[in-house]
Amino acid sequence: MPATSSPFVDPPDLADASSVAANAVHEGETASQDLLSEDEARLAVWREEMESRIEERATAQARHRDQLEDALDHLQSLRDSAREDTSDGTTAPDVALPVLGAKTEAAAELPAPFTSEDMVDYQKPSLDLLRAPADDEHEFSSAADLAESKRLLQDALDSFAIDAFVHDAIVGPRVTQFRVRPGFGVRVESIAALDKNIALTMSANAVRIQAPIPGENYVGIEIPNRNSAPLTLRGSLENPAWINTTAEIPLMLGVDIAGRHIICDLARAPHALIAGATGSGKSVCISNLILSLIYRFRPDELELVLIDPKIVEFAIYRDLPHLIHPVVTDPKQACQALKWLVREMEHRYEILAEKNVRNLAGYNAKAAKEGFKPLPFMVLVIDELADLMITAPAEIETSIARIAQMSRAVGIHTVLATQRPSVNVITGVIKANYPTRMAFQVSSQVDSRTIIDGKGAESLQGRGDMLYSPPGIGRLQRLQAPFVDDAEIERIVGFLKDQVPPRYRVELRDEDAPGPSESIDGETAMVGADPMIKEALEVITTHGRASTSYLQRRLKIGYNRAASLMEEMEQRRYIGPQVGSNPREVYVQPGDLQFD
Ligand SMILES: Nc1ncnc2c1ncn2[C@@H]1O[C@H](COP(=O)(O)OP(=O)(O)OP(=O)(O)O)[C@@H](O)[C@H]1O
Repeated sequence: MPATSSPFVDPPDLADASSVAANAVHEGETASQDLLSEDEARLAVWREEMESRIEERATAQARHRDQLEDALDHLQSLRDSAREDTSDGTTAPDVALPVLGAKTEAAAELPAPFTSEDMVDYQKPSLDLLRAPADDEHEFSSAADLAESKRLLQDALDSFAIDAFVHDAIVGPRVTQFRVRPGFGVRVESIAALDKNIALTMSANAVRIQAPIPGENYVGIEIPNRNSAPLTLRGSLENPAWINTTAEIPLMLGVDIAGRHIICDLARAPHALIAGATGSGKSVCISNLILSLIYRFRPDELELVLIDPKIVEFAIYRDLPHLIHPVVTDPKQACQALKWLVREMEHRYEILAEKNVRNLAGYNAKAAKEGFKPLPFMVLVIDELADLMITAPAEIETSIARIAQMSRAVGIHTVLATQRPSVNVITGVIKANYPTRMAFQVSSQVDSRTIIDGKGAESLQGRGDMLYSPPGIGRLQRLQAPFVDDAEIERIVGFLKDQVPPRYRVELRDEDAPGPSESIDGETAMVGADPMIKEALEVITTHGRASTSYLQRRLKIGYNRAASLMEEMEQRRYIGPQVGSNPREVYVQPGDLQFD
């Protein structure tokens, strides 16, 4: 009888099947166990990384606490010695506390800061000392020019088969913004990509495209005006926006595309970074800022420290009564001046604490009520940070970062300018502490990104055309800075100098001078470093990623070595600090470092 296939499975086959099933279950379990152990291993690595980060943070905190305690001890000893002097019947300073940083014997020789009594006859400069604006200062473009530009722009869009309509135009001091409405289904990126072609059609040297204009359903195409005359500072200072401003420390920045005067409140800002290529208008902008301050504040209300390694930029201000030290031109002295400022800041914290107030405004309000001497606020301006960073990068960076992190409450503000916006000058630490940025024309998109974290500054027109990034808003404003010439500045400084000469009360200390110069480029930067740092840098610059586990994998090294390489690269400012769970920023790019 032929064997017929039975629908039932024989008992031995059943056994096989169950063993196959059991094997499958077993394999499944093994696979999931493998996955589990992989996960556990990964978790262990993360945990280890986390613990080391916590440890790093604790060490940093301990270091900062030590520094603070040292400063407080130092203060206490100064106060004790001042008290001893007084009880001996020797010199008792007029001011409540000696200026920190001045040696006790030398303090007697240093002049006391201005008081309101010294200022009884002081007159603030008159606006007549500035050049008067022309009647047509705010007529930026003729109707005929505007119609012609609009037609050319529409033709350009049509010739690239972009369905978009030039809706209207806002004429600003240097550029006109054409608002373009894209047709249905047109991608804004296709319009943004046309910047060079539009520049060619419009015979413009550069065109900036905002696609879209934030908060609007238009694309903004900014085209330079054919003719433009400089704006006067006097025109801006006579504007109601300036006269009625409620800003505590107002600075006149310029006029935006819509013709509004834009004022930055340094009390809120509280530190500003200015960058742009040579000749783009940084120094003129700084002059506008300094003049804004001296038009508002008397020397007993505002103290200035000016650092100018280029030597010629601030020479014109040398007799200004608001200066508390002659203009600093030597980079080594600049380092000493910055350290003095750090001590002054700590000193101010002390005197604020004595009066139980939290900031300068509170202190001065109490001073007015209780009749003690108010404190002036202080502004430090550095024109050409790059020259200082070449001399003593670590010391300059540390002082600047320290001041920027802590000085707002005590009324100390800083303005830094550079024509070299590279990562070695505007380091991650400096950038993180300077949220207010002003970008003038730069030569490349990379430079633009270093300053304002995006492109745009490479398309500016120069001569005071700038992008302003106010703190916390994250939206750039295109402004034209007013122009002020040397003759105007000389007239103002001369007028003030004839009333009161400056009182230099800053004493620089020899021990604050920087050590032997260090370089942050190339081979010298690697002295004493882990020999693998070059490979590590190559890996992070090529891939734009920096994490301990990534280095471990790419370089096939252990966790500890990878973690210490990361630490080293952070200290040398090649990568940013770890902030939460975000990836670290990589500040160097391929080609930034030259190795033999
Ligand atoms: N706001 C402005 N309006 C009109 N022209 C300006 C303005 N700002 C600057 N300029 C013109 O540009 C020239 C250079 O400006 P400025 O000296 O401020 O440049 P800079 O960026 O400081 O250059 P550097 O870094 O070389 O010192 C000025 O002499 C002036 O002719």
